[in-house]
Amino acid sequence: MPELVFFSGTMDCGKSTLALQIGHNRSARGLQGVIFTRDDRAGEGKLSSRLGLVTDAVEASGGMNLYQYVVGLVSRGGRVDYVIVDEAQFLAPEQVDQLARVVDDLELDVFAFGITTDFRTRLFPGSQRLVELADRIEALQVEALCWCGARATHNARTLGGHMVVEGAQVVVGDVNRPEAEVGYEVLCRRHHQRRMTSASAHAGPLSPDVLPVIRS
Ligand SMILES: Nc1ncnc2c1ncn2[C@@H]1O[C@H](COP(=O)(O)OP(=O)(O)O)[C@@H](O)[C@H]1O
Ligand SMILES: Cc1cn([C@H]2C[C@H](O)[C@@H](COP(=O)(O)O)O2)c(=O)[nH]c1=O
Repeated sequence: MPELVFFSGTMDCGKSTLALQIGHNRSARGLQGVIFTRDDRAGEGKLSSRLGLVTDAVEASGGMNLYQYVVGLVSRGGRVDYVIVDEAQFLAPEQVDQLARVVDDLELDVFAFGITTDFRTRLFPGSQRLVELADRIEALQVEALCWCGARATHNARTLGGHMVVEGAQVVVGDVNRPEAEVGYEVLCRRHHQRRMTSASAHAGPLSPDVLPVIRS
C-alpha cells in the first residue's frame, strides 16, 4: 500500500540526508521520483544536506498545486514512481492535502521531511497537516544533541548566541552560524523552556539546577 510518511525531527538531525538516500536507493533500482523542496538554504530548486550532498529539486512555491504537478508530468508521458518533499514544514496545509491525494489517487509513496515546531515550539501549518494526515510519522534515528548532552527536541532561534522569542515564523537559516548572525540551535525541552543556549549557559552564572561538584 502506498503511504504518506512524515519523517520529522529537529533541525540538523539528518532529514535531508535521509531524503537523498531514499532517492538514491530508488534511482539505483531504476525508479524515477519527483523531488520537491521549499526554501532550502542552498537556494531555489535545491535539496541539500550538511554532509555536502545536493540534488536538483522542484521548488514547491506557495500557490503551486503539487497533485496537479505530478498529474501533469504523468499525462505528458513522464514516469513517476514516488515523491520526496523536503522542508515540508513550509508547505501550505492544502499542499499537504494534495500530497495525500497523490498517495490515494495516483497510488504513489510520498516521503515528506521537515521540522515539526518553530522556534516558539508552535507547529508549522504544513507540519500540523502532515501530523493530521500522514499514514506514518517517523522520528529520525540519529539524534541531535543539546549542549547538555540530552536529546535535542526543540529548535531555538538565536541572535548573538542568545535565544529570541519574537519574530516571523519563517526565517531561513542554519545552526552553527557566527554569533552576530541570526541562527538556530537545537536544545532539549528543559533548556529551551529556560532559554539557555550553549552561549548563555557558558556565559551566565552557575544555574541553581546544576549540582555542585563535591571533591573529597
Ligand atoms: N562533518 C560531518 N561529519 C559527519 N556527519 C556530519 C558532518 N556534518 C554534518 N553531519 C551529519 O549531518 C547531520 C545533518 O544532516 P542534514 O541532512 O543536513 O540535517 P537536517 O536536514 O535534518 O537539518 C548532522 O546531524 C550530522 O549527523
Ligand atoms: C526553527 C525554525 C526554523 N526555520 C528554518 C531554518 C531552516 O532554513 C529550516 C530548517 O531546515 P533544516 O534542514 O531542518 O535544518 O527552517 C524557520 O524558518 N523558522 C523556525 O522557527
